[in-house]
Amino acid sequence: MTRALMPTDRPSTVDEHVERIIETIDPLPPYDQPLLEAVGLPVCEDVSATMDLPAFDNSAMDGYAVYFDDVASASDDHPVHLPVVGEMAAGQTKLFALSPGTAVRIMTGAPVPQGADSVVPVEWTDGGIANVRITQAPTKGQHVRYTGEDVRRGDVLLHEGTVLGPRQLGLLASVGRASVQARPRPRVVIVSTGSELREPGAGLDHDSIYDANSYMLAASARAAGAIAYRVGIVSDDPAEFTDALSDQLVRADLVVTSGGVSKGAYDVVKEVLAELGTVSFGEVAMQPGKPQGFGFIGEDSTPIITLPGNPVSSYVSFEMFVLPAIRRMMGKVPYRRPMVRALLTKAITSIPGKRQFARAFFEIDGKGAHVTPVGGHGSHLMGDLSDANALIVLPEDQTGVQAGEQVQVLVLDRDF
Ligand SMILES: Nc1nc2c(c(=O)[nH]1)N[C@H]1C(S)=C(S)[C@@H](COP(=O)(O)OP(=O)(O)OC[C@H]3O[C@@H](n4cnc5c(N)ncnc54)[C@H](O)[C@@H]3O)O[C@H]1N2
Ligand code: MOO
Repeated sequence: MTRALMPTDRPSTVDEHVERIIETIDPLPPYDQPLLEAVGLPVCEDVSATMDLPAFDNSAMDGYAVYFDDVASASDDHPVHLPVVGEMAAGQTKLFALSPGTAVRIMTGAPVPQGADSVVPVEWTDGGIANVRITQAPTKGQHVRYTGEDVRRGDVLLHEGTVLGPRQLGLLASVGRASVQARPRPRVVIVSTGSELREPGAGLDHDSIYDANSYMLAASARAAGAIAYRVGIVSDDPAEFTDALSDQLVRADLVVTSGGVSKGAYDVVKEVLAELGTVSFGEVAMQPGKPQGFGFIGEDSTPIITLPGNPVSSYVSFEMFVLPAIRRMMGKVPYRRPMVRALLTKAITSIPGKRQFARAFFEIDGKGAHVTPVGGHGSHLMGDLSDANALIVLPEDQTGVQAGEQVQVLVLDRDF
């Protein structure tokens, strides 16, 4: 298999790096999944109905199944009286035919007996058990739900690629499907590297910090539809990182690391993986998120995306590169989050030559969509990141945008 590597002589563009990832990662093979496992996944087959819906003529009301001709003249002044010859409750009926001049008590959903062509709601009667007094006539066929009026056997219910949500799963269950072809959720293993990292809840030394990234990335992976395995913290010791990776590969469709990819003396991810020759490291012309790596490791050529350690860089890099990879594996298009346009409420500067992703707050009100930058540019500013719900995307050739101009925005946390 040929694998595209990152160029070493110049930074890649964001688009080049996303394309490299999408083009070299394969969708996971589909299999038959129980309905609830498939929520949010695209269906990998055209699904046709193997039965009619409704499957039999049934009542839409609690009342009496009748021959229309028997009750057509019923009114308050001239009520119609009919003997009640039986009862039909949903799920506990015997097949039978109704003779003219008689009625059957019927419950919502119960099969309409052969011969009956209309249902009189109980409210238009005296509710009688042995005999019924009817004071209002239905129209012919009223309150009967006919076989096949909803779905016909052979109808294509879902086209391949349709994302399975509550309504689609409800339809599949209605026609008796217990499972459906869909790609599995990718199992994404998340590893935070850094000897300075500690588990939230544990004590801190004077120079240690809490591991934010593995939680943020695992939550992002889960929100993207993946199964996230958070390995937690691995130190900057190459042997420990190597062992952790080989332990985890067995349950990984994709490995995501944070930290250890820049130019420091202890950049363990780069040090260990660059040697393999199947993972390449380089710069992407973006801010935040400059140092990136991507490649394949282990016997099964498992894809690995190595994200920078600065928390905001890690988060933005996930949005740009890991989210499309997960969606590609699930076969969910579009792979990349669509951009929307919004009016900028406050001037913003940008670094030329890099695509900048500025944390922002996006709102739609009576005047339309607008977006306000939140906080500074620093890749360590977690407070600001948490206040943001969007990223303003400033193109490589831009140095700034004035308030009142239109900008491109990625609205976060939205399904697409
Ligand atoms: N001489 C240079 N230094 C740096 C460059 C450069 O080009 N030349 N690039 C900077 C940029 S940009 C980034 S981004 C970072 C990326 O560094 P690493 O990926 O090697 O990450 P670390 O050095 O391990 O950590 C960076 C920073 O983030 C904190 N961190 C790491 N992991 C976590 C975590 N799980 N939770 C919370 N915070 C974390 C770490 O303590 C550091 O402060 O490199 C710049 N340096
Ligand atoms: O790329 Mo770093 O991600 O700018 O902080």
